[in-house]
Amino acid sequence: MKILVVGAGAVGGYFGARLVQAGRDVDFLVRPARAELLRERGLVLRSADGGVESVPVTPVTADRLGPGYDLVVLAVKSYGFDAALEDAAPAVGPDTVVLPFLNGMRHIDALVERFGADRVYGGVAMVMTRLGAEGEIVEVGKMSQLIYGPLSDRPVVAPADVHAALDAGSYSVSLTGSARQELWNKWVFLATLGACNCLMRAPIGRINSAPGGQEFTAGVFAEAIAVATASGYPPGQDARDRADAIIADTTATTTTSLYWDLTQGNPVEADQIIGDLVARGRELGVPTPLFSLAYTGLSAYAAARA
Ligand SMILES: NC(=O)C1=CN([C@@H]2O[C@H](COP(=O)(O)OP(=O)(O)OC[C@H]3O[C@@H](n4cnc5c(N)ncnc54)[C@H](OP(=O)(O)O)[C@@H]3O)[C@@H](O)[C@H]2O)C=CC1
Ligand SMILES: CC(C)(CO)C(=O)C(=O)O
Repeated sequence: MKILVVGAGAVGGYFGARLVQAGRDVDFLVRPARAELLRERGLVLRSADGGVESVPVTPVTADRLGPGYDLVVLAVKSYGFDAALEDAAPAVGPDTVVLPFLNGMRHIDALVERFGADRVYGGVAMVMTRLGAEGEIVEVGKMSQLIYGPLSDRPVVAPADVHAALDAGSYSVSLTGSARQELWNKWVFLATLGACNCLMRAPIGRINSAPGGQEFTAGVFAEAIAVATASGYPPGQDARDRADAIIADTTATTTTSLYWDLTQGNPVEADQIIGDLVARGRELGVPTPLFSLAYTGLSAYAAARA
C-alpha cells in the first residue's frame, strides 16, 4: 500500500516516521522549507524518555505530487486544512482513501462533501507531541494510539487493508465500525481539556487542585457531553470514565496542543476545537457558557496575533 502523509508536524511526523521504520512505503507532502530540512536531517524524533533518532524519509512538494496513492493521511492544523486539501487533491484518485487525524469534526464534513463518504475514513490520534524549534518532533507525554474506521459501508479501500498498513507495531491501533462516535468522544475529551487549560492557563491537575477547580472542570466536561448528546453522539460510559480519569485528576500534568500553541504565540485551532462546539450547542439549544468564555478568550488572542 502506498501512503502519503500530508504534514510532517507533531502528528504526521510522529506516526509517519513510525510507519517508515516499520517498512511501509510512505511519502510526506510538505512545503519547500520542510522538504529541505527533511532531506538534510531526516525526520528527527525526540522521545519522552530522552532518546533521539533520525528517520530518513521521502519528502514531496505540491508541485511534484501525482496520483498512485492508496491512503492519504491528513495531519495538518485546521487553519491550514483548506490549502493542504488543495495541495493533496492530485494524490486522491478514485481508489484512494483519505484519513484525517485532525481534532474536531468540521473537516470530516468538508472531506465527505469533496470526495464522497466511500473515500473518507474517520481518524483519531491520541498522542502528545510537539513540533520543536528545529523542526524535530518532540514527544511530551507517553500516549500513542490511532483509532480509525470507514465512514461508509462501501469504502474503496477495505478496512482490513488500511489496518494492516497502519499497524506498525510501535503504537496501539484500533479499527472501529463507529468512527464518528470515536471522533466525538475524542472531541469531547480534547475540547474539555483544551478549554480548561486555556481559560485557567494551567495543566489539568493544577486546576483540579485549586479552589473550585473540580467543579469547574466537571462543568466544562458536562457542557461538551451535552452538545455531543444533542448531536446524536452521546459518549458511552467507558469513554466518559476514560476521559474523566484525566479531566478530574488532581495530579495530571496533561496539557493540550491547543494550550501549547496559545503559550507559544502560535496560531490556534480555536474555531475548529472550541468555536464549532459552541456553534453546534447554540443551534441545538444547548447552553455552553464555559466554552463560550474560552472561545471569546482564544478569539481575542487570535485577533491580537493577526
Ligand atoms: N500535537 C498533538 O499532540 C496532537 C495534535 N492533534 C491534532 O492533529 C492535527 C495536526 O496537529 P499537529 O501535528 O500538532 O500540527 P503541527 O503544526 O505540529 O504540524 C502540522 C504540519 O502541517 C504542515 N502543513 C500545513 N499546511 C501544509 C500544506 N499545505 N502542505 C504540507 N504540509 C502542510 C505544517 O508544515 P510547515 O512546517 O511547513 O508549517 C506542519 O509541519 C491538529 O488538528 C491537532 O489538533 C491530535 C492529537 C494530538
Ligand atoms: C488530548 C490530546 C493530548 C490527546 O491526543 C490531544 O489530542 C491534543 O493535545 O491535541
